[in-house]
Amino acid sequence: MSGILTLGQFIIEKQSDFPYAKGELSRLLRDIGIAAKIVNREVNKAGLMDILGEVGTINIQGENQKKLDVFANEQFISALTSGGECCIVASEENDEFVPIDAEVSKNARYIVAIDPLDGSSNIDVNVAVGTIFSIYRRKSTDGKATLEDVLQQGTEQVAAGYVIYGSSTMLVYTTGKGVNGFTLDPSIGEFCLSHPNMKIPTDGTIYSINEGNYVHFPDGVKKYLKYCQIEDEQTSRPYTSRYIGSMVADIHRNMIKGGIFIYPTTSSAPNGKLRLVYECNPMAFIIEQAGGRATDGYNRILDQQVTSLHQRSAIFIGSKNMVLKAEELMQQYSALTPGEKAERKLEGLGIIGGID
Ligand SMILES: O=P(O)(O)OC[C@H]1O[C@](O)(COP(=O)(O)O)[C@@H](O)[C@@H]1O
Ligand SMILES: [Mg+2]
Ligand SMILES: [Mg+2]
Repeated sequence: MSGILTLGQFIIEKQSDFPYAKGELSRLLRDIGIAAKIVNREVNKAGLMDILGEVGTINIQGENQKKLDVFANEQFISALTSGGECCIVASEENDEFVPIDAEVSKNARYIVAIDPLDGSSNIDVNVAVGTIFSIYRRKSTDGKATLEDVLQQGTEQVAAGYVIYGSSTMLVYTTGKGVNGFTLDPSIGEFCLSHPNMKIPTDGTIYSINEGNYVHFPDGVKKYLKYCQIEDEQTSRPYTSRYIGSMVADIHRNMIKGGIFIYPTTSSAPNGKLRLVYECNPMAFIIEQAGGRATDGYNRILDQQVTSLHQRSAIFIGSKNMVLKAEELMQQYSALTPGEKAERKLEGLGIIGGID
């Protein structure tokens, strides 16, 4: 066992990086780790439990909620409630933000935005799924925390991470000082440091996108796919196409091997599909901390104004040079018209738009 560093030990050790730390963020990360273990237990034996399939309810995104979506949501909200360090949970599965009981959270300074179960379409078919979380410090100082505390720009995140429930279960997170990955050792029930100081390769040969939507893609994306598929030995093209359909799993693979994940706008989803607050912002923070890049094809994801809880965004994320190339072709073939730029500005100011 010597030499193994558990998540709990690592968090405490790293606390000294933050001179004013009182351990609240450490305890919050601990609580997320506990809920992840409980969800992992259910995911691992999903076929034996009555946890596959749908519950029959539809969430605010218009998606049929899966039993595991709801179960995971309950586990994270209850762990964050009993932990006492969180005053608001903003979840994909709840229309509004969830205020934590004032008695429990009276001294709590943190907001957690969460996608409790990412890759829901893969639950019933035993393909890797995940959890994505993002942590902010509340801005309001007195009384109850408010929606303003949730709608903070991605650059304000104090921590972000994901859990991948795959062939092994890993928790990967950043507090703005690099990215570290921990693998769950079921024999001791602990996440153990397995991937210290993760770095995404600057270049890669994997592109990850749902090509089934090709006809609906902006020209810039169509051109980038053509660029990836051209024969050119010098640049190791054609690249390889890989698409799992779970954002966490697709980005985790690219983080390790190098690659780009793209979920662009489509004619049916003019603002993209993935959600800014609990999918795009946390993954962008992690990938940037690992040396990669994350934009909406034009601008940095983390700089986007957040105007609503379930707001969507296009995302181009992964190896820096691959994302830069995709942006170059977006600028060339799908440049925003002055009208579109103005519209985005108004959306950013919350004057128009909202969830789609
Ligand atoms: O089936 P599509 O349109 O390719 O979408 C797949 C994407 O949707 C998601 O499943 C959306 O996330 P949720 O499962 O949390 O709703 C992503 O994980 C994934 O990248
Ligand atoms: Mg998701
Ligand atoms: Mg989800």
